[in-house]
This record gives sequence, C-alpha cells and structure tokens, in this order.
Amino acid sequence: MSTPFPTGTILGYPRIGRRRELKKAVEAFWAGKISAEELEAAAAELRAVTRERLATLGLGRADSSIPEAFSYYDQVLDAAVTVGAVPTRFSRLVKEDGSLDLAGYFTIARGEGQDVPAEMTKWFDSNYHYLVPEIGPETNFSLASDRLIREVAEATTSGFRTRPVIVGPVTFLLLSKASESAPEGYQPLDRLDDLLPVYAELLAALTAVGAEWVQLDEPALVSESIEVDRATVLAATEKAYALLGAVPARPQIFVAAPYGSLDDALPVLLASPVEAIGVDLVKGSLDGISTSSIGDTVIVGGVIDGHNIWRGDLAAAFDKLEAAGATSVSSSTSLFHTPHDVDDEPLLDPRLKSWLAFADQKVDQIATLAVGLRNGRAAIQDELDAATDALTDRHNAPGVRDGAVRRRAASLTEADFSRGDYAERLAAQDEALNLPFLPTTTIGSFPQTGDIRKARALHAKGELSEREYNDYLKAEIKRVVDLQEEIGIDVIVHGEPERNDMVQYFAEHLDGFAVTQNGWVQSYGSRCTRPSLLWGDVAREAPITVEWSTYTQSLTEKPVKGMLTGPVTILAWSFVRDDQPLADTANQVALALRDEIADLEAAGIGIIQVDEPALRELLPLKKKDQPSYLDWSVGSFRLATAGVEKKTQIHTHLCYSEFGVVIDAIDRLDADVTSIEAARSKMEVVPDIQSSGFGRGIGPGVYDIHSPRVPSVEEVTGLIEIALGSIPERQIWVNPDCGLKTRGYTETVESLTNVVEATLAVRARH
Ligand SMILES: CN1c2c(nc(N)[nH]c2=O)NC[C@@H]1CNc1ccc(C(=O)N[C@@H](CCC(=O)N[C@@H](CCC(=O)N[C@@H](CCC(=O)O)C(=O)O)C(=O)O)C(=O)O)cc1
Ligand SMILES: N[C@@H](CCS)C(=O)O
Ligand SMILES: [Zn+2]
Repeated sequence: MSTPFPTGTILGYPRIGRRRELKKAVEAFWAGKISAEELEAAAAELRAVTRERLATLGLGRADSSIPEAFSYYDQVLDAAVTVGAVPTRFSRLVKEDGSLDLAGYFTIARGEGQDVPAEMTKWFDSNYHYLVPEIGPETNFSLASDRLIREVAEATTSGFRTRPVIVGPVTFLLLSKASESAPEGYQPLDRLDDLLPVYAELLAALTAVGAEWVQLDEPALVSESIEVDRATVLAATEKAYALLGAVPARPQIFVAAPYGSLDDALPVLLASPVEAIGVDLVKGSLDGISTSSIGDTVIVGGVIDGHNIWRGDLAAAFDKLEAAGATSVSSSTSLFHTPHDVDDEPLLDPRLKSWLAFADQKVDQIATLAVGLRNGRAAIQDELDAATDALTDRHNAPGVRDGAVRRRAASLTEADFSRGDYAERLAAQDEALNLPFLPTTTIGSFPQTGDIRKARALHAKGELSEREYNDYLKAEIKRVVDLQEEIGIDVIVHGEPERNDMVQYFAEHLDGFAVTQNGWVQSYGSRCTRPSLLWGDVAREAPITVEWSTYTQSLTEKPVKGMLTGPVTILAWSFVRDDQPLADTANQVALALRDEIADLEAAGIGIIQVDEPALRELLPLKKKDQPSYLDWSVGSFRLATAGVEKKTQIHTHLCYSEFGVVIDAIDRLDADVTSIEAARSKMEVVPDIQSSGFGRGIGPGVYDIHSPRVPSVEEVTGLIEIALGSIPERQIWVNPDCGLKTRGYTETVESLTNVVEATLAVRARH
C-alpha cells in the first residue's frame, strides 16, 4: 500500500545555517583554508542538524514530511549538474563518469580566469538569484550526479525518511537559456523528450534508497513572464508527468507550484498521474476548480507564507485549508526566503517578536494546522486564538499608525509627483555642473573590504568608539575620493563604506523599521542579506547621509553624487507590513527620502542618485497585476525625487538584464540620468531603450562587476562605440554595470583606469 502524503510539511528550509555555517565553510573552501572533505563534513553536519531541528519542531521523522533540499550554492545549478547540463566551456571539469567534484561545481557557479560564469537571474518575485542553465543541441543529458540520492541515503542511515526535492523538468527547461552554439530561435523546452528519461532514472534511483515521495518544484507553471506560449508549456507539463508517472518503482510524485496560482496548469496536473500538488494559497487560489475535478489527488494547501515573516492570521489560514478541501498543509513557498528563528533575536522588542514567525515558527504553525486537519478545529482553537490576539495587539500598537505621517500622505497632490519640463532641467544642470562629453562615474559603492566589515563589527560590539569608527570611515572616504581623482573620474562618489547593506543601513535610520542580528537570508551563492522588518509608519527623524556627502564634497572640486536607496528597493529587500497596500507604505518611505534629498540639496550636493535595482523584482508574475504595480512604484520614486530644483540632477540606477516590460516605467521615473546593467549582454538593451523614445541621460554599464575579470581598454571602447551608435551622444554616461562592493581593490583600480582611458580615447575621436 502506498504511504499517504504527510498532513503537514514545508517546501524547503533555510540552508545557509543559523550562524551562516554553510557560507563560512564554502568561503573557507574557496580560500583554500579547508579541504573538500572538510566542506563535505560541515555540510553533512548542517543537514543532520536541520533534520533534527525540523523533527523537534513537529515534522515527522519517517513520514516524508522533512524535505531533503540542501544545496552548496544554488538549486537550479544542482538540477543542471544532476542531469549533466554543464556548458561546454566547462567540459574539462567533468570527470569520466560525467560527475563534477566540488571545485568543478563552484567553478561553473563563479567562473575561473577568463571563463565567464553561468548568468545569474532573479528567482520569480523573490530576492534570491539562481544560475541560468545553458542548453543547446550539444547538451547530452545523463544522470551525472548522485548527490541527492546520497543525501536521501544519508538521512535513512540516521533514522529519517525524507522527501527529496529537485527543480522539475518543465521549470528547469523554462528557466534555461539557449547555449551560445544553439541556432537562432532554439528553445531549451524542445529538449524535453531527451531530458525526461534522466528524471525517470533519478526517480527510480531515489526509490532504491528509500524515498517514498519526491518533490518536483514547478514554479514556472504559475508565471506568465515565461517567454514560451502557454499552450506549449501546458503540453510539456502533460507530457512530462504522463511519462514520469509511468516510471516503474518510482516514489509518489508531489509537484509543488509556489509563487502564484497554477490557473490552467492545475487541471493538467490533476489529470496526470501526479499524486499530490502543492498550491500556493497565499499568492494564489483555487478559484474555478471544482472539488469533483480534484478526485484522488492530494491538495497540499500552501497557506503559511514562505515569503514573509508575519505570524499572520492562523484562523484564516485554517479556513482556507477547509475551503480548498486540502488534506495537507504546507508553506506557500520554500522557507529559504525567511531567517531561521525569531527566538534567535535577543535585541528585538518582545512585542514585535510576538507578531513574527521566521522559518522555525512557521514550521510550528504548520504542525498546529496539521493537528487541526487531523483532529478538527477545536483541537487547535487555543493556538488560533493566540494568533488572532497577536494580530489585534499589532493593529493597536503605538507606531503602527502615526497621525502626522498619515496626514502628510493624505494631503499629497499631483504637483508633488512632478519635476516639470526636462529641457529646462537639462539647461539648468548643464550650466550648474559643466560636465565633459561622456561623463564618467561609478554606481556608488567601492570594495567593502574585510577591514571595513571588521571595523563595523568592532564598533557594534563597543570595542571601537563612535568617534574612532567615524574617523576610520572618513579616512576610507578620503582614500576613495583620492583614488577617483587619480584615475580621472568626473563625478565622485563616497564609496558607501558606512553601509552594511544599501537597504539595512536606511532601515537602521528610519522610524517604522527594525533590524535583526541573525536574520540572514541567502541572496545568491554564499551571499546573504538581513532583510529589515518594516512594521510601522515610516518617518525620518534626522538627516542620514548628509554629513557623509558634505564631508566628501569638502575633499574635491569635482561634483559629488549623493547616494540613496529608492522606496521600491527598500520595500523589496525588507519584510514589509502586510496590513496595508504596498503603495501606501512606498509613499511613506518616499516622503522620508524626499526630506533627505531636500537636505542634501540644501547642503550643496548637486547630483543625487536614488537606486532602484529592485524595480523589476517586485513586478507581479501575472500580467493583469503589472500596470497598477508600475503606477505606484513609479509614483513613489517620483514622490521621493520631485521636490528638487531644476538644476539638481537626479540619477537612478537599475541592475538587471530583462528590461522589456519595465522600459516604459523607467522612462516614467523621469530621472535625469539612468545607469543600467548592459555589459553582460554586450549592450543588447541599448537599441530597445532608444526605440522606446528615452530622451534623458543614460549610462549603459561598460563592464560587468560580478567577476574579478578586468575589461580591456579596447573592450570598453567597443561598448561605448556601440552605445554611441544608437543613442545621441549628449545623453551617454560611462559607468560600470553596478556598485563595486563585492570586488577587490586590485581589479577595481585596473578596471576603472581602463574605463577612463577608453572614454578619453572615444572623446578624442568624436
Ligand atoms: C545588490 N543586491 C542586494 C540585494 N539585497 C540587499 N538587501 N542588498 C543588496 O545589495 N539583493 C540583490 C543583490 C544581491 N547581491 C548581494 C551582493 C552582496 C551581498 C553581500 O555581500 N552580503 C554580505 C553581507 C553584507 C552585510 O550585511 N554585511 C554586514 C555584516 C558583515 C558580517 O558578516 N560581519 C561578520 C563580522 C565581520 C568580521 O569580523 O570580519 C559577522 O557578523 O559575523 C556589514 O558589513 O556590517 C555577505 O557576506 O553575504 C549580498 C547580496
Ligand atoms: N549604490 C549601490 C547600488 C547597488 S545596486 C552600489 O553601488 O552598490
Ligand atoms: Zn546595482
């Protein structure tokens, strides 16, 4: 008899470790400080601790409720190496049996020497970035890694029966891009027939080591942003699950579809042999699906938000499960978007803590709802009531609603969102700034060295006084200014050494936010952030950046660019209150930034950059939701920036490669200068920007900052010439793709020197 699907489960759990053990071990391996065996041992220890923790929190040891979802770097890269999809430029790393060792795996992720690493891109509407697989006619699919199989066996040995998790075949191909050698119009999804036998072989192997259920993640099925037509996606889904369903001696299949509604993909899955389907009932719904069409398939209701940290309305979550006829409960997405444990935050206000649920508290909530599903609502009534009481307390707490903030937001008029005629602004700025043709600048941050982070850590521990820390930062800023002067950059930045993170820093200085000590969340690879908690009405008590910018301006005759993070990005990279529309919260943040911008302007800073790298990230996955998002997000940027005089130049910065849907919105931001990521795509985006009628300043990045590779003068010259080929020359700025915080000084100095040399050469020719 087949084993039933567990009543309560999660789609995944943070894998970086409560104290970022994995990050530290992986980075130590990269630095040659530990061996591959030591890294394997650290990872095995982390997996063991995670399984024990989840069992303690209420998931079953032997009922397949604990997901086996570890990754050293990225789950999409893991799927690629499992099916043997290694780009040919890395073929030398592949061993005779098709597998890779750990060093080879990381080389694909991070590149080596002149080898370009795999491209990174945003994972659905989250702040996680995955590595894009490259598929072409040359890709030979085979079961090339037994890592997942070994991890399931490892769990079995220690007394667990876990549920292996892997990206499903349809999502894997939909997230892949055609390799360089693929012909024009090549679609990775065309290779489905070749890929499925490998998944089939994997399923059989998982059964052999004791897996009774397998989780295949198919989030691409909820997204309308996938560039393959829907009928093709649905046909591929039908074919994939018919074939996998027919594998003899396979585990039962659980298809998880986080981040939205499955819509027309749900009937396809229901008609397939798949035994369980995970539906996201936080972002999506089961609207239009009749109970009779569900039949024997287990509906796993994702009612606990895996993408946010609020304790939320547990009674409403239970209602949703009942309405959906769900027999199992889960998180809506993997919990790897949330930090580990609220109880690991001794400095957070206890009242705020009582409103929160990080990963561990969410597992506990799921265990509670599972009891409710098994034994009826009355069995969990106390827990439901406690969550309702916490919500009421949160609603009435001081700071959640601030009269002055609300009155200011309510009195806004059209004029507050508009800067007036661009031609007049341009003339005023040309006169005030007197910049050369093709002005050079950087995006803001300079390398965040170990020494800077150490100084900040010492300051936080009280071992470096406020004054010593400030003096240290000032010396750092002076070094960065002198360096830019030496290299010959036209618009100077201060390098952002005082910022632990471009969002957290502002959160630490604004009312309405709290920050965590240990709330790390994986952003990509070994890199993590601590998203701030935006819990109340937002206001600025005092200037935040003005002293740093005026100090910087005192060191140079050249214009200094003030540097702020925009409202949408502050929201995107924080955990935001869920009790009012995001648009309202965005305007509160915008007003706080508007005050900061007014103070910078009054202090003589003539150029102010407001970064919005996350504008694309918050774009809803469903097309019908996109226009209203773009309206409020653009509106909040304009509200933040529209208070300045015509002669003050507003810059913005965006760093992602898919501009398509947001090109119009970028224009509507009405920034005087916009720097964008463009080098990795060799300026592909430039003609699109131009044909959209974009008439203001534009700085298409001339080198990729994601790797230490130094661009040559010729390469940069070539990219500037490409830009000059489609954009009127007075509009063009020269800058890197993004900030330099993750880079080292050696490559930074060489790269910027080449950028300036290339610019001078092009200036001389024109
Ligand atoms: C641009 N990106 C960002 C995103 N989200 C953000 N919130 N911020 C971003 O910049 N999303 C999209 C992209 C993702 N990219 C990145 C790029 C780089 C990082 C990164 O480098 N993260 C760091 C941590 C940064 C940080 O918060 N630093 C703090 C704390 C440093 C620390 O670990 N201190 C040690 C002690 C230090 C010592 O003694 O040496 C400790 O606490 O143990 C700081 O500088 O103060 C990372 O290391 O992962 C993230 C996303
Ligand atoms: N000003 C920031 C933007 C990063 S997207 C930086 O330079 O790091
Ligand atoms: Zn950037």
